[in-house]
Amino acid sequence: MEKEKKQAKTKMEVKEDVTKKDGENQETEELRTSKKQDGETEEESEETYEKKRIYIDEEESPRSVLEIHISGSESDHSSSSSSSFGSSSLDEKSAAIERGLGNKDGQVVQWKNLFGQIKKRSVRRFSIVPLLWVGQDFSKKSGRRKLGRNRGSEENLDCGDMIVPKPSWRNFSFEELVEATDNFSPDKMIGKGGHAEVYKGRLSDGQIVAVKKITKQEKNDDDRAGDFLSELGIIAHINHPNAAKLIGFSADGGLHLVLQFSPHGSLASVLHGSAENLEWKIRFKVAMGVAEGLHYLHCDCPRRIIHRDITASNILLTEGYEPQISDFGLAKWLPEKWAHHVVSPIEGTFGYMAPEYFMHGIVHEKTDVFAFGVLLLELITGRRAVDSSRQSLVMWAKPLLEKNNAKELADPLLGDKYDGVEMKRAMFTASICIHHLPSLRPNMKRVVQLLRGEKEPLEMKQKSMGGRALLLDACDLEDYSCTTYLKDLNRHMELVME
Ligand SMILES: Nc1ncnc2c1ncn2[C@@H]1O[C@H](COP(=O)(O)OP(=O)(O)OP(=O)(O)O)[C@@H](O)[C@H]1O
Repeated sequence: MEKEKKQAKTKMEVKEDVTKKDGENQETEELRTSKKQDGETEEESEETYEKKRIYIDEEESPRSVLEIHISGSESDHSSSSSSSFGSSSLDEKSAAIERGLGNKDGQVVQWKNLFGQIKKRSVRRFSIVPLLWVGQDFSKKSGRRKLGRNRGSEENLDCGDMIVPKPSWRNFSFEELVEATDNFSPDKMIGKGGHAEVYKGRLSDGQIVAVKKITKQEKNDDDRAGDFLSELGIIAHINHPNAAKLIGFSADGGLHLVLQFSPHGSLASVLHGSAENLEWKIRFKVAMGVAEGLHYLHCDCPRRIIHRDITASNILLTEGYEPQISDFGLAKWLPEKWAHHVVSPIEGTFGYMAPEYFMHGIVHEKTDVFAFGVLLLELITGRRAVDSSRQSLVMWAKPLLEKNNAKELADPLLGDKYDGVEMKRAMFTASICIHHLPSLRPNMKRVVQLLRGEKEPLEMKQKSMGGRALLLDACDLEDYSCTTYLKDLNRHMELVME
């Protein structure tokens, strides 16, 4: 049985207490989107920007920061506030989810029904699965309607004028889940996070599943229901081999998600919690799979998503060690456009959070890219994102990455049993993913290319030949120096650990 204690979550609430002590008000940040719209600082001139992105051959994302739009009208069309934004109401969350699922009236009505039932707590059992059309894009912008995204939609439902595919996920009764998990027996518990307990279960047809029981106590019913809907809406929307698969849900007798069971549990448990030495081939496969899954979330799924909590505990491993990104509890829909925004609270897992996020609450694809860089470092080194002496893996690894020192970086358990070329690719990719400036981090498309060895930049070739970085060390170029970054990181660490 796998039970793991997840790394401490850092939240704005923690910071709030301290900031009050310090007399500073960091509760909310009003931030202006930059000219470049991708987390780039305003001071950066075009010229400097071009100079610095020598090896980052990528298209910048057209959209950047997740926020609550405060100027009114636009948010009606494009915002995607969700559960963790403290100021959004349950209705706003529901509306955001509806937007994510599609814009057709019928779907919205059905979604509202589910939402209303959960909200009122009057539900006994949903007899009709309300998540029709999930996974289809009715985006006004693209004018396209992507059909057939529903997993396993073999039959159609006749809804008056429209024939819609029947989704494959089910609405379970509480009794079914009780039976599947031996009444949520402690023996069946396979994982526990900050918000949920996860049980291994066997359905009446013999299928083995993971039942995620939402346990978050600190929030009120509305918030909990909002969070549940948000996670359900997102996980139902996605369809990729490297993302967790939804089998069903239950809002009867508590909130539950029923997910495909991952026999090897989480990457964290395999990498850090067992005697098993994960061979390099699998580590690299996991890195590739997570990169592809994240690329899908950021770019390819019908409505784009930021995960916000990429950690080794949130990567599950299938029978064949195929990684699956899981835990969409903090995930957000990517909005279409923004002008101003407020981001709070800041939630995530310490050790994986990008500096612009933990310092200013700025969330965009590049915050996931930073976390992916930390995950790569974990795979390379076998170390935790934050070790028992509270040392950050990023800070430990940076000098070794700079020296291109694979021998010292590589997990001692690997010995010399790794592919040198793949190791160098992974090291180079990690080094740019953890760059303190988001604009200098690659996007996930580029990350996939780099790991595959496609379109290798000159700097990587130089590094592969044993040389140090010749082109640039952005730490020397930026006002926001490594020292400042270290100070910020230490300050953040103090706040969280106090
Ligand atoms: N489908 C699954 N198959 C096997 N194990 C799972 C599955 N889903 C979750 N787990 C285990 O349960 C743990 C907790 O799950 P999860 O991360 O979804 O909970 P959470 O409370 O939402 O976490 P967080 O604290 O990050 O919010 C995972 O780290 C993993 O070990």
